[in-house]
Amino acid sequence: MTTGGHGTDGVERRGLMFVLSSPSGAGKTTLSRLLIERMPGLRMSVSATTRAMRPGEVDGRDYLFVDKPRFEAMVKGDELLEWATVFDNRYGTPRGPVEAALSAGQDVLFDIDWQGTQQLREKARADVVSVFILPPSAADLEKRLHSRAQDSDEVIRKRMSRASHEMSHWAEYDYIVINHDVDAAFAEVQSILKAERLKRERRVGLVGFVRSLQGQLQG
Ligand SMILES: Nc1nc2c(ncn2[C@@H]2O[C@H](COP(=O)(O)OP(=O)(O)O)[C@@H](O)[C@H]2O)c(=O)[nH]1
Ligand SMILES: Nc1ncnc2c1ncn2[C@@H]1O[C@H](COP(=O)(O)OP(=O)(O)O)[C@@H](O)[C@H]1O
Repeated sequence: MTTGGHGTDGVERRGLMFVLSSPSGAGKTTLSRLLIERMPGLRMSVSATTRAMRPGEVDGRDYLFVDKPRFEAMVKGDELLEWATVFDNRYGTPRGPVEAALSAGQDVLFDIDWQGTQQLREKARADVVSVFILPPSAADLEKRLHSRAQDSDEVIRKRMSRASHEMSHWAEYDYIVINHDVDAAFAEVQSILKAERLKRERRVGLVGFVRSLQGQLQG
């Protein structure tokens, strides 16, 4: 599904789809923001959602906030690459921006749940790299949900009670990062992305590059 761009070393490679998932509150939004700030060549996929906007969120930056009929129309019109129901709300990935970014040689970062990750994997296994973020403990998870101070106590209780179910999907992911400390977890996630960008299979320009090197040596 990708056509490819150039790596930092000038060798052409296919773009990759970098997925972060975790139980709510484990830190994927924090880590995603750092990745987008600090990793050139990476674009965030902005999901559509029917959930209410939280204080501080911006429409079009954090999510595309849509009503249920609009979401249904996007599903019917095949405008979503994947979609799922989470916490009684619908969430989905608009297809157009992802395909445009990959075609322009960019990598795309997804903050989506395990259901969406499964759907992406079915569509583009070779291009999907998935990371599951775990909290260091249940107490830390609860503290983080409260410290974010953006959800009611009832919503936080719901998110805590779903955490165990969400975590049961950890073994479907390529990498597992435990988010004790933001800087350390960021360094780990960044290392994964850097290494995956160098994978031989997605560096489609290597054959030509090596041939040219050999030509120079024989020259
Ligand atoms: N499948 C899917 N899941 C999504 C999408 N966007 C967000 N999610 C997931 O929906 C869940 C709830 O997200 P949100 O309401 O922002 O709360 P958060 O868990 O605190 O980030 C998280 O697990 C997100 O990863 C999407 O486009 N598709
Ligand atoms: N390693 C960490 N130590 C302490 N607090 C953290 C850590 N990582 C994230 N947080 C805080 O926890 C809260 C939930 O993080 P967030 O990134 O919104 O999680 P998610 O997107 O997975 O729901 C936020 O207030 C965030 O600042």
